[in-house]
Amino acid sequence: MEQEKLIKVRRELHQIPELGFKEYKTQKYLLDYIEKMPQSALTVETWETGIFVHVKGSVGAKTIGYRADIDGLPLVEETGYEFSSLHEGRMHACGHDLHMTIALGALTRLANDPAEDDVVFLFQPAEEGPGGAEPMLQSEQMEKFRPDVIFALHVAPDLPVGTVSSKPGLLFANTSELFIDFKGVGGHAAFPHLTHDMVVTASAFVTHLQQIVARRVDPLDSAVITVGKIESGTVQNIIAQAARLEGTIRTLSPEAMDKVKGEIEKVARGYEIANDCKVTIDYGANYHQVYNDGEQVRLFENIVKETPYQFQTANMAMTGEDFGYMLKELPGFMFWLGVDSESGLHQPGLKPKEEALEVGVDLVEKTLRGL
Ligand SMILES: CC(=O)N[C@@H](CCC[C@H](N)C(=O)O)C(=O)O
Repeated sequence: MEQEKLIKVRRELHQIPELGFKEYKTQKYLLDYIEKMPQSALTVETWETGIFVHVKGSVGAKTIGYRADIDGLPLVEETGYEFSSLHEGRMHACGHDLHMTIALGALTRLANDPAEDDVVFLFQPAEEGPGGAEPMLQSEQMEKFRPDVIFALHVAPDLPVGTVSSKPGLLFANTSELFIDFKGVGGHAAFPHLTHDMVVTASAFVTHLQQIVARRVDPLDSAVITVGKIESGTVQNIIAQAARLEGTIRTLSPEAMDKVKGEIEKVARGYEIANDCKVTIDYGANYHQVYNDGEQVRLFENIVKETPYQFQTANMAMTGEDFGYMLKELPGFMFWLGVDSESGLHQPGLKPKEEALEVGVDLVEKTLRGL
């Protein structure tokens, strides 16, 4: 019965994906749902488009925090689901619909039967960008409900349902968004020598970025530079006077991030000279690496061992998560929850198995009661 309810909630949330700090319908959905739970142990406060829910424990010796991110992505869904996104060009393609549903499921159980410790649920906006964790951490509500320990999960399409994974130490990368604007001289398609073509310049720059990864980063270290969007030009026979690249940088240390950024800036200065153009770089949102507390991961592994589910040691991944900011200030950890989907994260066909919802609720509840 609980599984049916969880599936219904997940599907309803799946239909209303919203971008960072615009999660108005999502926030309302969550608040309406929380309002129907037994209220005696709950204190609910909103922050921007997010929500804090404090659950008073029977003893209250400490406070355990659990964070669920709530935003969607700008992507056209291709799952063929009957319950596909109702918001054009928006999709829950990173599983935050499941993250929220699992949080609501665990919260329902605790509202009905509080833990010994106090618990705080953080429904956090804008994980995909521009980052809700850092400002949420600085909020007055966080000061009021501040947890002693905090954890979060992320769906893992490559793991079977019933398997979770994590590791002590570094789990996810340092990230920085990357926006590069090129401004040159456009003109007639037939007279390239009288212009400084920003399509050609920006295209060469994309390739050069990969040269930085391959030739400027220590091969025993790792970095990723991905350009996910290119914008330029107006029509096929006008040489473009402007171009814009939008991407992201991933590294395994803050130092490597500084190094990569320094190299990008050097290349940009060279391109300005060689291509008679102006290159402007903006790093947008930067996320601190996700660094798990070893002791908390060990406690979690022991909790999983008491269940029918499997724990695996995770590998590091170049994904980013602004939850890293929370782990910078508070002991805690993040873990992957197996959802077994052929399509991966940020793909338009992502179809997580809904049986994973109950696994998530069980493990979050047990961890909130067991840390
Ligand atoms: C789990 C996940 O997929 N997170 C995102 C975080 C994006 C941060 C930022 N917008 C950036 O692109 O650098 C990810 O893409 O890893």
